[in-house]
Amino acid sequence: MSKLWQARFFTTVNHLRDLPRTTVPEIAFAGRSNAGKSTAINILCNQKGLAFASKTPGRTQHINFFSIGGAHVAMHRHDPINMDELECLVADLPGYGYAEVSGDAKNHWQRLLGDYVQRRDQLAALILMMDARRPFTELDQQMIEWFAPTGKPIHCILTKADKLNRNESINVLRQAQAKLDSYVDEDGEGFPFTVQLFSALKRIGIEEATAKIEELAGLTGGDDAPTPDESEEA
Ligand SMILES: Nc1nc2c(ncn2[C@@H]2O[C@H](COP(=O)(O)OP(=O)(O)OP(=O)(O)O)[C@@H](O)[C@H]2O)c(=O)[nH]1
Ligand SMILES: [Mg+2]
Repeated sequence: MSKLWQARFFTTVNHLRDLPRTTVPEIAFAGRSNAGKSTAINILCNQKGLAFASKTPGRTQHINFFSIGGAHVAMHRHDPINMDELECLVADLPGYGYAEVSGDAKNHWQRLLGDYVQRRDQLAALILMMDARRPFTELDQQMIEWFAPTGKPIHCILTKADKLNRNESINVLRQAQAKLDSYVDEDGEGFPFTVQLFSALKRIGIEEATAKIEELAGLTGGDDAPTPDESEEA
């Protein structure tokens, strides 16, 4: 059982000033609207209705935070989170690139997302979700360019891999890694950028993504069903 399975809804944020005043590492899921961010979060956290997933693009318009740690399995889901035991936050970022979003909303998105990924110290890594059939759109590249100067890792997840055959999958993965390797800093040094294939539908890449996220979030100790001692009030 992954620690990600403990995830619980934490808070929704629509302005940077409302970001949680926590110090634990954060892992943020970014990507185009409809890329499959919310679906992937639900699968990785093994909870159907945790992140809102929808057939209507552009549904996730705020930053939704989920907490890992501080909520024992034995507790009722509405019980408060023990903040001393909070280990990590997972952020579901609003999807970008949705054509029908008005100018004002687009600007709001740009500010919220750009500022968050560039300035949030607690942000440990970005999970960049891209449809495997059309990765690295302009806005995806914008996201990479915003985040690269922080020097922190980006793990790209190529979603909906069920839409590709075996050969296409191999090629897409190879091309994506080459694209990521083409990013270099002023000294010609590469960045800690990785990539994998994923399908919620066919359950491809779930273990790989789980291991990577746990590593990036510093969630060591892995398998952690609470012992009877831990789930009782001391
Ligand atoms: N075929 C296939 N469809 C998927 C997969 N993952 C998600 N989808 C579908 O893609 C659509 C969008 O999924 P969401 O998870 O809501 O996408 P999102 O990135 O959260 O979108 P926003 O909230 O708008 O940013 C839904 O209809 C999902 O059912 C997958 O692995 N394979
Ligand atoms: Mg969503």
